[in-house]
Amino acid sequence: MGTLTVEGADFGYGDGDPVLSGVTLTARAGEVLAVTGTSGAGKTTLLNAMAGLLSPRVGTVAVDGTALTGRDHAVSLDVVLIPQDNGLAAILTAAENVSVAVIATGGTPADARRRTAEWLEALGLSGQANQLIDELSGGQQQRAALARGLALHGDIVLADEVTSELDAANRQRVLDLLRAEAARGATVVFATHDPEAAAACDRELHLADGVATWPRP
Ligand SMILES: Nc1ncnc2c1ncn2[C@@H]1O[C@H](COP(=O)(O)OP(=O)(O)OP(=O)(O)O)[C@@H](O)[C@H]1O
Repeated sequence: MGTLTVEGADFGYGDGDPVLSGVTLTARAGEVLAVTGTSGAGKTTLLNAMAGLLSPRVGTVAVDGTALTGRDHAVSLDVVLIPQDNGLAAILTAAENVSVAVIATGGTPADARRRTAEWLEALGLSGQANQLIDELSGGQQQRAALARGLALHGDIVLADEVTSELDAANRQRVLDLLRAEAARGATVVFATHDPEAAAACDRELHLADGVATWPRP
């Protein structure tokens, strides 16, 4: 369950040069895979492709052997993306953002209430539940986006730079939560330019000069 494979894939935009070429990887249930690289290396591009938002020019991106055909298909396969720009609805509260996402993916209102309280607490945001997203700090917004994504209990959890605005204690809290997601059986892919955060992951895929390599022995 939740095996994510990328095989011989090139990714790019429009007619431009490829951002990444010849990417091949397998991410499995129970592991946290770090995707590293400097700004512009292609981390978001790769995670968006894993989320079904971007099709490879050649090659495949597949979940349990089924090639992704788009974002709706990926959602139906329980692929959750926690995007770099947080993607929260600014006119809703933190709690509403989480609840709406739970209900949109088939949860009951009672599920939504329970999971919203559980995940806002896990991210240290119980006190901000009823604040509008616009009233939260950047780091609080980042944690609200994590609460929303993790509340969905994805088979595959794609976390794009989700610790970039956090202090050390909250970064560790998030790393622990990503580890717990893997422990419950999810496949976790975490894009980061933070070497310490990457070191806490099981494996690391490094993106540079348009290619992906495995820097650790
Ligand atoms: N929608 C787009 N259209 C055209 N080019 C794009 C688009 N999105 C990203 N790119 C280009 O693709 C390359 C990789 O960008 P990407 O956002 O994947 O990098 P990143 O490693 O996530 O960077 P960062 O750490 O700054 O978020 C960059 O050269 C960027 O300009």
